[in-house]
Amino acid sequence: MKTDHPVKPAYLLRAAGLTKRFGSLTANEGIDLEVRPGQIHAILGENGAGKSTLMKMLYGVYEPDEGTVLMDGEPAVLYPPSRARAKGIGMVFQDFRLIPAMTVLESIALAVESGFALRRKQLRARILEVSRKYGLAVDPDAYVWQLDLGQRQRLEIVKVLLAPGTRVIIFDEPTSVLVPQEVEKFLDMLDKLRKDRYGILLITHKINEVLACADQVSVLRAGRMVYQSDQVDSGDGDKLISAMMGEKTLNPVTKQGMHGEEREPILQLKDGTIRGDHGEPVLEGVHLTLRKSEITGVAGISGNGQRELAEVLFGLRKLGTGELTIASAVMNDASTKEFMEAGVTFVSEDPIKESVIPGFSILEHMILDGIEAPVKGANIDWARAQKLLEDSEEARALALADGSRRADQLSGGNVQRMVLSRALIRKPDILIISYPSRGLDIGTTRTIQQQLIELAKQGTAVLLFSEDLDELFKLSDRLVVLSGKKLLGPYDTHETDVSRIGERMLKGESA
Ligand SMILES: Nc1ncnc2c1ncn2[C@@H]1O[C@H](COP(=O)(O)OP(=O)(O)OP(=O)(O)O)[C@@H](O)[C@H]1O
Repeated sequence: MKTDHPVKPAYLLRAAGLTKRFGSLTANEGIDLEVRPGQIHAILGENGAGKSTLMKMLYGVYEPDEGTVLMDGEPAVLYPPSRARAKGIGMVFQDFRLIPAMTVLESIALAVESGFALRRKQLRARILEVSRKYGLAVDPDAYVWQLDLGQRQRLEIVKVLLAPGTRVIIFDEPTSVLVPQEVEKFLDMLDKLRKDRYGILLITHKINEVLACADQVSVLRAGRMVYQSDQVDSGDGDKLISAMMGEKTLNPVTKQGMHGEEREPILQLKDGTIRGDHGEPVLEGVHLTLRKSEITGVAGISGNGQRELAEVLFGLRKLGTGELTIASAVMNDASTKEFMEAGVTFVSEDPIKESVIPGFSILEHMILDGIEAPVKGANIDWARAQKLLEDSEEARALALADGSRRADQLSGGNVQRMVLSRALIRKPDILIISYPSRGLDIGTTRTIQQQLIELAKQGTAVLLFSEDLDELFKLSDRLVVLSGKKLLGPYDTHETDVSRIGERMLKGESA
């Protein structure tokens, strides 16, 4: 799939000595980087290493404090983004910046019509052409609110491709929101872009993706460039992991077999119907039992009722019909507050959008979420709260950033660490957790997986939603599958295997 260039192609963009500071923190220091036509340049690094900051300088979101960028042999000023775009740089962000009430066509028109007025009819034709050429299925007349994350991402990519003069495309962790089948299609699309001579910058935490598609790789650690290579070989995985992690080592995830024992049920959903945002049934006849000290994994292609099921189990969505009990108490009409009082904690699939309050520190987020706050007189004792957080095993294991840091200034992976630490510190009776390792680097992924196992050992019933079958098999005692409006299972993890679960995901009960 990769291209061999006997002669190195000329660069599209060459950055030299880029430095960016936020107050006393140096997020990028003296970074050199080249983007070449027809090449995929992967950028690796742990959470907070500075990957997004570097990309945002190249897309003109941040002005570098030092350093230069050359394009077409001349120094190029890329700040603000309108200048970067005018120079042919496009970026597909992690959090899509789309307006829900607009259609796909309107969203694209807004982005590309300024400067050269395309008629709607022409634009529609061009959308369909680009979408066909690169396998980016989008319906121009669908509303943004109707699109799942994969569709929103495709819309963003079409937008970038239709902007006049695009030649460099930056992807910030594009595959973290995609299901496995979509990842394959995404990598095929990257290959087509490469063949059409686009220069690609790809941030990812997935080493196998880098090995599968990258022509060049750069590794950042703590704001500095620690490894660069013009060649990526299939055996380079370990080398890249140690460049990312430095002195640290990658811990294995271990789980002692707990199968065979009947644990005490704590949450039961009987014959439940769960409806979608517009009243349509999403899941029917659902029977689900969560037991103390057990991890129940939920497998399924995204969009099969995962979000709706999780919301019902936390009182964010009303159960249609059926009965939901926690420790024998009927919870059908309970509020979220009552679910929390009953011992349930929920980690949603979109922590940045749903959990971060602009301007608030990590510590304030912890206290607001009900982590017990030490008081001094009538006030919260912030110094002691800070100390408690620093001493918390969970926060330390996940290397949570300093409690005084503003949550809206954290890197994506560090927001995820905050949300996960908060959930673990509570030591809930029941933990409903969606996609815990999304956006986390390899080391932190292993840590959170081990922490979930430890939490279950201490008695918590965990319901784990994940797209990663390996993760589900590694952690779960039982698995259920969401497919064709049904919840199938449970299946004892030791009595089934990846291919049988995969079949059920695709074919439902008939598998
Ligand atoms: N606007 C900002 N203000 C203050 N600090 C910031 C800002 N943006 C980023 N930082 C800090 O700069 C460092 C690098 O963050 P960056 O988002 O570039 O990391 P990253 O490598 O992309 O991480 P992740 O894999 O978690 O997305 C982090 O310590 C982050 O908290």
